[in-house]
Amino acid sequence: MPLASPDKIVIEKSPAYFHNKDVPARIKQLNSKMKIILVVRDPVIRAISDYTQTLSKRKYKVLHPSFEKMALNWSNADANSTSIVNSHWGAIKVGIYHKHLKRWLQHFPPDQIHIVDGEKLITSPAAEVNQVEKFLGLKSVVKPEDFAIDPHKHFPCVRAKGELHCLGATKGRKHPKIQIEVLQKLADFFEPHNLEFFKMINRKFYWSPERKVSLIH
Ligand SMILES: Nc1ncnc2c1ncn2[C@@H]1O[C@H](COP(=O)(O)OS(=O)(=O)O)[C@@H](OP(=O)(O)O)[C@H]1O
Repeated sequence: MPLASPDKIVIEKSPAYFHNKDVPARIKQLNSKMKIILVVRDPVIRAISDYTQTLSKRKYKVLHPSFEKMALNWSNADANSTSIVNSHWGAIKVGIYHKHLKRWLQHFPPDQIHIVDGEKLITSPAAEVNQVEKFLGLKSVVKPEDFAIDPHKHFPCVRAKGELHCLGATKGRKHPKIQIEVLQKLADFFEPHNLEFFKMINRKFYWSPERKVSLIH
């Protein structure tokens, strides 16, 4: 972590921290008062985003198995009633949020972990950022008018000094179109895990399959 003066807050982020088994203990060792911010989104969309990112880094994209093949068991990937979700695939495993959060809660008290609904961060960014300001003990300065929607990617961008700052080319990539039966299978797979997660955090996020399908297609 870089050094900072007492009136500054340093934020460090990586999606990999959440699911790496060694990280909570190491962060606690570094600073047991560390405030943790976890951004979660619908795990089905997260898996597709993860796959899209991996694919974008491959040289020979056509040789790469489809999302459907990866998400369902390899030999039986036709979304029929007997094919089951491949819960060993990293893109799926990371989305079982309660399993990872449980580990963090063994090292940090719940009030030291703030959860951001990643879906709401897209639709109502100011409201989500205002909660983060409160969690960090900062004066609330962010307003809805500080954001504008990117007309091409349909994600929020930050308005600062009259200019629009959007996230770079590697964020908001176009996702592949996924068979609706596979989306449904994944939604069914994640449902009990999401419920377990909501119970753990005593909050509920509205990640409905209908919205998911309309967002993806
Ligand atoms: N404002 C805004 N602009 C662009 N993208 C946005 C925004 N808010 C959330 N997102 C979603 O963030 C996804 C990338 O998340 P991360 O930055 O954590 O991923 S990573 O660090 O690259 O692994 C990225 O995933 P993809 O859509 O799959 O690219 C976006 O869906």
